[in-house]
This record gives sequence, structure tokens and C-alpha cells, in this order.
Amino acid sequence: MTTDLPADVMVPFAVHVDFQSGALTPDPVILRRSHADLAGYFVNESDAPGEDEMYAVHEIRVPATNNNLLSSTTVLQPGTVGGEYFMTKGHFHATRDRAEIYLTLSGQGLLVMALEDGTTQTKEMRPGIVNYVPGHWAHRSVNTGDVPLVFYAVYIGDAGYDYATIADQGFPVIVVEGEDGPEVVPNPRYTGR
Ligand SMILES: O=P(O)(O)OC[C@H]1O[C@H](O)[C@H](O)[C@@H](O)[C@@H]1O
Ligand SMILES: [Fe+2]
Repeated sequence: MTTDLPADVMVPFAVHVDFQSGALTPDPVILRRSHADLAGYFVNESDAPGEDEMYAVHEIRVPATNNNLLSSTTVLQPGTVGGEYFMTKGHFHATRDRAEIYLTLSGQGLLVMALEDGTTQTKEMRPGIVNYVPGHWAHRSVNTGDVPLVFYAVYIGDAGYDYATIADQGFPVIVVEGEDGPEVVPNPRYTGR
């Protein structure tokens, strides 16, 4: 038997996830995003309500290395800004080829994804659905329901975040409230390819 363990081998641990609220126990690190943090992300922001929380990310902290899996719950509130449903900022991974998995725990929404050439894909998010986001796809979650959208995400530890590309160019599509429900339409402000 070999005993050449690395010096930094981690100790196993467990965390409880509340599927309704997204709360993790024991308390993780929580990042909160308000409407103000998303200023400039919606096409028409005249009715954007300031400092109210739009979403919270509860992170299970492990070292952000390529031999670890980072994971978090995201709790995205329901609502609209200028007819666009509340959404996350959305990002590419800084290390572009890193993949991610989402498991929706409660609520309903859409996961919009885009390649840098402007190709898009949209998938439904509802309890029990696992969404696989391959490397190179920017990803943004959109709450199209009237209760919080709660999902658990797992991704390779050294994925990193590139927010700037989406912040600068916008997403190729936006999700708006239509007469018969959510509609995925071209973003008139998209400046990518
Ligand atoms: O970071 P955003 O694009 O605002 O999305 C919010 C969060 O959604 C998921 O939980 C991802 O796994 C997180 O890494 C991300 O932070
Ligand atoms: Fe990600």
C-alpha cells in the first residue's frame, strides 16, 4: 500500500441545504447582489428599485483550485425591471473551458447561455432539473416565476469569473414578460458578434 498522501489533504465535511430557502447550515459565506449592483444590466431601468436585494449566493468555501469543486446555492428573487425578469449578472468562466452543473431546488426560471460568437441556448430551470453548462458558455439565470428561484451550482475550483465581457457587450438575448408568459428575444443592446 502506498502512503504518499499530499500534506494538504482535506477533511470530509457535510453541509445541509434547505431546498426552499437555499440556506446552508453551517453558515457559509453569503454574497448579496442588489438592484444597484446590476445597474446597466437591464435594457430599461427606469423602475429599478435601488438597494433591494435581487439575489444572494451562499457559498461552500473550499480552495479555488483545479482539484476542488466549488459549490453554492443562489436565491434569485421574483420580479421585473422594465419588463425583463430579475436575473443574475451572468459570466463566462475566466478559465473558459471550465464546466458547471446546476440543480434547481425550487421555483422556476430559464438558464440562458451564450458562446462568444453570439450563439445562444436557453434551458428550463425547475425543481429536479440538472442543467449541464459546458465550458465556453456564459451563463445567466432568470427567475420567470413569482417565488424565489433556488438552485445549487457546482463548478471546477479554478473556473474564475469573467463578468466584464457580459457587462460590456450584454447578453445576446434577454427574457421579457410577454402576453403569454416569458419570451426570449434578441437584446437590442448586444454589441458582441
Ligand atoms: O455570479 P453571477 O453571474 O451573478 O451568478 C450568481 C451565481 O450563480 C451560480 O450560483 C454560480 O455558481 C455562482 O458562481 C454565481 O456567482
Ligand atoms: Fe459559472
